[in-house]
Amino acid sequence: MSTAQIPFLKGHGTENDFVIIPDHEGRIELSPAAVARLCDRRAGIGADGVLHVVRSAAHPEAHAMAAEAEWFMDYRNADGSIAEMCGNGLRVFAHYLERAGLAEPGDMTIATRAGIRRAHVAKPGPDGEPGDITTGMGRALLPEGEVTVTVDGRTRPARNVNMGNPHAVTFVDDLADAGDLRTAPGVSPASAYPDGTNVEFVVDRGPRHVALRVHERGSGETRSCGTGACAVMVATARRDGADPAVLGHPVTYTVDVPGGRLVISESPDGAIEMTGPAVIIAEGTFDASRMGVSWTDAAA
Ligand SMILES: N[C@@H](CCC[C@H](N)C(=O)O)C(=O)O
Repeated sequence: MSTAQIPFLKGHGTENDFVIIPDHEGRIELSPAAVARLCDRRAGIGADGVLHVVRSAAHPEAHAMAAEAEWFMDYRNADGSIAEMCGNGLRVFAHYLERAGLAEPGDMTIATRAGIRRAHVAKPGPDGEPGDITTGMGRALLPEGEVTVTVDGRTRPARNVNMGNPHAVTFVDDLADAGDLRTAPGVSPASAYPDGTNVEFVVDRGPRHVALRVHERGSGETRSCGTGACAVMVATARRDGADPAVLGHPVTYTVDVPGGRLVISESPDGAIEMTGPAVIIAEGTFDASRMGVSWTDAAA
């Protein structure tokens, strides 16, 4: 890159917002401090995380997936930490690839740290608004063992659900029971989550319809968490005796998040699909040195 200006876009999925940094050949160095600065809502652009768009072949964590997925979603949390997966980010990433002409409209594959994920981008509506995006979210793992979540001195049982990244899902009577979520809820035992966890608080809204609040590992309370919504769907279906593997047919839940609505289905073979919106709201450039971002050579 010949100037100190780096192109970026800003987007969100159900108001879980991201700075998108196209860096096709992987020349940009995103240190944790630089990511935290970019995500800072006062001194930076402001976001829950960064979607670093790199050709799989050009990234050491993704080159083994290059034959199956041309693009790697190198996702970072707002505090600069690295996470395995981001469900809302995946939809925004797919929308970006299609909008930028980097993927054919319709179906595409994307490499993530949790493996290859599929996305289907629906055609725009008559109003020109982007169509909803359906993503294959893989299968949930349900590690054995009791876990609990504590907020405001009250401890509740929780379900440990892994969607490529870790989640603790707990049911409450009222979403206000989650407290102010300015700090991470207590989760026990710590050994169940050696790398920390996302925590979801869930209330019932109706038949196969729930709502959540979430405290994300590395980002704090956000307006939505896609992997969290999938974890909630699975935990709720098990609680409701609606395990698709037992019923022999897919089970679908609507999951309301503070920033919108997601629809999540699980098939009898355990495959989970999530459908929701993705929007890109702005694009521009940022000053690399002010954000602490460096690069090795001419960038994409
Ligand atoms: N908001 C994301 C999840 C992002 C990663 C998470 N904070 C973690 O550290 O695991 C989503 O939509 O899934």
